[in-house]
Order: sequence, then structure tokens, then C-alpha cells
Amino acid sequence: MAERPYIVGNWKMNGTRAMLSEVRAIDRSSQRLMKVEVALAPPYTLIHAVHREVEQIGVGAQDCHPGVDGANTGDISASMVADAGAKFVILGHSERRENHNESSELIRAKITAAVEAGMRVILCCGESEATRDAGDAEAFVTKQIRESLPDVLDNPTDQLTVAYEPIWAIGTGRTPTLDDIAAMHSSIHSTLVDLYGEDHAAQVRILYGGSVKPDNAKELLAVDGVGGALVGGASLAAESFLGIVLAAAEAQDQ
Ligand SMILES: O=C(CO)COP(=O)(O)O
Repeated sequence: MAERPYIVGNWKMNGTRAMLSEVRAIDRSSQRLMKVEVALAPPYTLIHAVHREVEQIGVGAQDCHPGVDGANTGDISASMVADAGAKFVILGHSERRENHNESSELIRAKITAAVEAGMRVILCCGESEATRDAGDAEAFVTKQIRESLPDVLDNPTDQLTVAYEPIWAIGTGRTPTLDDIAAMHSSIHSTLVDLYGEDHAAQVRILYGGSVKPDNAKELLAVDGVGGALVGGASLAAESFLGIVLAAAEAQDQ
């Protein structure tokens, strides 16, 4: 991978202001790990507070509405999260696809809105266990990526990160084999080459997500084509998240 590994914490529906002390600890320690790019995606309610707290690490959102403004009670637009301090948005997470019936078409509209608001996007993709067992995982993920990416990405190098998160590995303590991860990341890279050409695709980091912990991070991050990790549960405490950041720095040295 061309760039530094990228370790992103997705706090999901967790976190109150009491957790800002964890953010401070993550930020201050990440200062010593210049080899790794670190970011957190807290819930909307904490984006601004986290943004004000950090000096070294990035801050992002977990979603945005595809519209610009208007009568959408309870929704938050891309420019609103950008105004709160977010520099990127996670889109297409399987929890949103499942719990909110988000289609690839809607995700495409959200990516467009995020990019137009000047933000980077982490596009999530990943198959269910049934799809993997049927031998269709790579075809499924390729289709998800092709259908979710809009034409507006004129500069994917700066605008896009892809996160491969097999649904059955999220929050379960299970992970694919290292060979399966390598094969999927290679397949995703090929899709990006088809879409954007070799030079651009080489710069788009492909993260792995799903039960990344301090004790498995080093081997997962050493897999060919893995450019970082999208971390759920283990990002909620500074100690475990920093363990993963440290593993990324070590994997980089090897
Ligand atoms: O969904 C994830 C990150 O977006 C992964 O969650 P866990 O790390 O808790 O498995």
C-alpha cells in the first residue's frame, strides 16, 4: 500500500461526553505513532466535541443524509457534519443497509452529497455468511462496490477509502482466514482498477473490519492488500484501540 496504514474507530451508537478522556488518551499517544493515520467516527452528538479535543487524529461521521437541507426531521446533512468538524463519512455500513434498508442507490446519493460537501468517504462492503458459504462473496462485494460508487469521484485517491467488513465477522470474534482476506482485497483492488485505472486504484486504501482486536491486529494488518482497519468494539477504550494502532505500526516495520 502506498500510504500509511489507516486505523479508524467506528463508535456506532456508543459514547457520551464522559468518553472524551478516552479520545484525549488516543490523540496524545497517536502523536508518537506518525507511521499510522488514526481517526475516530463518534456519534453525531460528539463530533464537535471530539473535533475540539484532538490535535493529531481525524474525526468523521457514521452517516449523512443525501440531501443538502430542508424538511427532514431528525436527519443530518453532509455539510452539517462537515461544519461540526468531520472530515470523512462512513457510508454503506452493513448495519445501516440492514437496519435502515439502505440500498446501493441511496448510498451512491450519500457519497455524492459527502464529496460535494468536501469530505472523504469510507465505503463499507461485505457479504453475509450464507453468501460466503455459497462461494459468491467476491461477486457480491464487486457488485456492491460498482453499484454504490457514483461518477462524481473525479479524484478517488483523495476521496475514497474502501472497508471490507464481512457481516458475519462484525462483533462476533470470528474473522476470515488470512488467505480469504487477501483474496477479497485483491478482488476489490481489481474492481477499483477497472473503475479508475491502475494509478488511482493503487492509492485507494482498502481496510479490513470485523472483530479486529489488539491480539489479532498485527497478522490481519500484515495481509497483502490490507491498508488498515475499521474497528468497532475495540475502539471504545483507548487501551485496546491504541493496541491496534501499535500493531499497525509494527506491521509497517516488517
Ligand atoms: O462494524 C465494524 C466497524 O465498522 C466492526 O465491528 P467490531 O470491530 O466490533 O467487530
